[in-house]
Amino acid sequence: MDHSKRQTKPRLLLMGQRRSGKSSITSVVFHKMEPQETLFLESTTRIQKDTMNSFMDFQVWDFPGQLDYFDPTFDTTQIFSEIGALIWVVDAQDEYSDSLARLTTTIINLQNTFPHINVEVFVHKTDSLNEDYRSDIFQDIVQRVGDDLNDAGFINPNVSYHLTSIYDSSIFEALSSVIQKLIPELDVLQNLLNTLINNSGMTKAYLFDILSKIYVASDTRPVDSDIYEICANYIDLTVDFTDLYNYPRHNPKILGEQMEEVESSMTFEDGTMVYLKEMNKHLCLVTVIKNKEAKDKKGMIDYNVHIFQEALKAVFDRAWEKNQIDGGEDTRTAKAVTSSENEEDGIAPN
Ligand SMILES: Nc1nc2c(ncn2[C@@H]2O[C@H](COP(=O)(O)OP(=O)(O)OP(=O)(O)O)[C@@H](O)[C@H]2O)c(=O)[nH]1
Repeated sequence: MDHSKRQTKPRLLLMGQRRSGKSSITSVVFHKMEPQETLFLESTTRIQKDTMNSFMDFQVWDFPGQLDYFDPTFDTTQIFSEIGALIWVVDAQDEYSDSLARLTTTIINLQNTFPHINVEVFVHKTDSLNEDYRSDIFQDIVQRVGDDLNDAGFINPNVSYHLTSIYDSSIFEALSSVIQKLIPELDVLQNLLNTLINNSGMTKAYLFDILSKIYVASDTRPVDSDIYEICANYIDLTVDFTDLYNYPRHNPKILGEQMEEVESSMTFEDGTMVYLKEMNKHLCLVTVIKNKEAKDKKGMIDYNVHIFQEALKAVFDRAWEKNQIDGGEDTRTAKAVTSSENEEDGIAPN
């Protein structure tokens, strides 16, 4: 096993009870499966590993629901040592006491050896629950896990909670917030986006990973799900259209090399403009401008976005150079999900 490569790829572990929706999440977000098709997914029997080679390389490991991670035959150090986040999926439509009991046991076991692990609880399958019931369940889960951890002596453990469903944008938004915690340059990106929107009259701006539609950063104004959905749909529309005309998306970007970027904008009847521009092979900026004058000021918007793009390039070039100096390698390619492995390396029984 190549440890040097592993160190450059933080790992997202998806855990939870059987049929809670783990494989559906990876299939919909990273493999572009339609949510309805997940009804036919078979139960996972072995750890399913995906490598995402994009603006940042990371791995997603989908664990079979029935697996006991703390069984002495598993090398837990190998599983948890390079982890970026542990995502615990709870089926909100099912009885979840056992799931919460396993979750708290897992957190307690991990606190002793890996106290800095981010634990992200996805209160999942919330699509068919009405709003009141959904928020009751959410509160109940937060309360019960919090109480159990407090009883075990853990005050303020590193646990965050998200309401999710594969049938709407909530799963993309939740994964975006999980991934953002792994991006060292996040503050810089947010500051750049804040400057951009303030100088261009934009309502909200997102920097998206093109193929997964996870956003790696946005300005710091509150997230608005409607605007997020417009932006995410606009990426789909643009990618479909450019793919139709054979836009070459397969060449890895080489440091310093210029490329042709896709740029597109659309203005609705009420004057709202959606504006998209690719920043590099992996990332694109999508912004919504709720201002009737936007279409008359497109030149200024283009110019400001160009300046933003230059600044972004400088940020990523610096990170890329640092990676080279630190001995890492640039494995970025244009494809979001390049491999789906089933091997059991690193977690095989001792
Ligand atoms: N309503 C609803 N159903 C979902 C959602 N996510 C997954 N499902 C359904 O839940 C069922 C189980 O999903 P899987 O992804 O196979 O669950 P898993 O956790 O990977 O299961 P194991 O492989 O057995 O551990 C499937 O029928 C999915 O269609 C969701 O957000 N909403």
